[in-house]
Amino acid sequence: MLQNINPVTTNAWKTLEQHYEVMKSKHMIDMFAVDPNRFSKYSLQFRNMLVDYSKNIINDQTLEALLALAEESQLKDAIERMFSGEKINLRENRAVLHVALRNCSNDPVYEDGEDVMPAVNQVLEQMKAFSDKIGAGELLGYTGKPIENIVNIGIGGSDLGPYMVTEALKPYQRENLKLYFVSNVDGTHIAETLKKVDPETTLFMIASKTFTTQETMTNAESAKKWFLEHAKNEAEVAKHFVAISTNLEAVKKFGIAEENMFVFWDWVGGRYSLWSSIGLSIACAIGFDKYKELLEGAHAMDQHFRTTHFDKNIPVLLALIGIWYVNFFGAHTEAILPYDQYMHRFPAYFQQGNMESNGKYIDRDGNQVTYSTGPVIWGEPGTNGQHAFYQLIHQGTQLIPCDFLAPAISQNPIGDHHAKLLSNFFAQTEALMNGKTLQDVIAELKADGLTDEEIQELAPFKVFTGNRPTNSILFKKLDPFTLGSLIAMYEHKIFVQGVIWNIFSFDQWGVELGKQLAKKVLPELVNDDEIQAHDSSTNGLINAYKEMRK
Ligand SMILES: O=P(O)(O)OC[C@H]1O[C@H](O)[C@H](O)[C@@H](O)[C@@H]1O
Repeated sequence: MLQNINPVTTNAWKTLEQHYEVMKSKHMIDMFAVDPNRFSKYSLQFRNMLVDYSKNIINDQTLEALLALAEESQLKDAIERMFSGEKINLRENRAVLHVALRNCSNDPVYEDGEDVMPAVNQVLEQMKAFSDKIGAGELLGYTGKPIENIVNIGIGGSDLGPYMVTEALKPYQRENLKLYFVSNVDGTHIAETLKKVDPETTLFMIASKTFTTQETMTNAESAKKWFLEHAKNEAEVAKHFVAISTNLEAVKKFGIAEENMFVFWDWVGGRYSLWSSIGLSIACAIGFDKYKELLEGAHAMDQHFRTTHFDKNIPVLLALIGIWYVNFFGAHTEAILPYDQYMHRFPAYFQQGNMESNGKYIDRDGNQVTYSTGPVIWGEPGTNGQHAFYQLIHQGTQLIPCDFLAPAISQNPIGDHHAKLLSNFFAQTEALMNGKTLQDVIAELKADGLTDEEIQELAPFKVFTGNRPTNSILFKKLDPFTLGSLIAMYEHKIFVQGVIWNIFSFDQWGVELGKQLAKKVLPELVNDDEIQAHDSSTNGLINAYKEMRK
């Protein structure tokens, strides 16, 4: 069992509280000035990836105390428990083994005494055969034409992962295939998608761990109805629908045959499921070999995470630095800012990954925590974000630690686009750290020919305090291997933080509530009767809706 250690009772926490009193008035500029080795000391290389964490309000003592916190929290032990298949998702009585899905070394991984690897490999074989067939144009629809469109119907982890990855790896996508993702129960999503595809050449992947999720099942039924309006023969469903799920019974009930089902297991959390057969759309899109490279990249990060001493362990350090800001500087949010248009869904993916995992106020003992846990995660690709919300990061009243990510080599080397993109990346992280002093502002305004009076008036608005922390993650190219490593890096960061915050990162009771409530309200909307069962606001809204829809 994971040790339940309340972080605030540790010695390291107390040290960090005292240390914060010293560090809160320190500026990074001064720390760089006194330590010329700061970059080499506080950056790490992993394969083709450089992680620079030197632009943080940290010094050797900070890291020492944070590393002590990891030790006191028994992090090493927790990591081993996850990798060895212990049921660390205690409240659902499940192991947490997404690492086994990308265990390219193929060493045995035991869950309830049974090696899961043969089953994992069998499904990978099934995925390979299927994606090879699609790639070769040999998977045929009901009129004998090859499948050219895939519509993945899923939501949450059964959508965000494959959608994010297929967008990020678009340059590797097979040309004979188009991909669509439908998630929202808003009929617009499926309707707009169906306008673009031809029933004769379209394959629907119904991706749902439980195969009971309202949105997915509603969209799946609508897709089937649309398909049958064209094919007019139930028997043809087999050629155009596959299911990805852990729930065989529900899949059969929907009308998908067992041979068209790709299984996975309850020890794969929804938000960690892109590594399972939920990744089928990825394998079909980029081909199985490239999909394997994605798994290999994640596996390489898994090994780094499991075996590297914490002071050189990238996910551990990123997690500890995050905790430093959340729990001692009082940061409420963290931004993920990829300078790569292909990664446009990466922040949204980790919004789920992080917030569904660590958005918890009950600790592992069942008590309310007295400290902050998971921050709000958000972000957009650079440079778009610069023209939208960076103002607040630079001059707002909140401290927002940011991760900047960028490839050194663009997939689309057009003119000087990439140099311009990266110059913004470097300039922003530098500016966030350095800020702009009153002296510099005055000198600049003087040079622009402003009068002393004008300068006095304008100067305060142009001053930036700086000292705003960033991590810079630079990698050679956004290839499948690198993307796999990046995703695993953030997954493990979440794991480390959950362990230290003493919360359960792998359940999501908060989401379950929404699912139950929606089911309760739906029957109240079937007729025009006035509703009185709720509070006056909810009654008022439901009744107003019933009036408006007339
Ligand atoms: O894959 P499904 O069973 O359809 O679940 C889809 C999603 O449902 C909920 O929102 C869960 O909180 C998510 O973690 C999950 O990914």
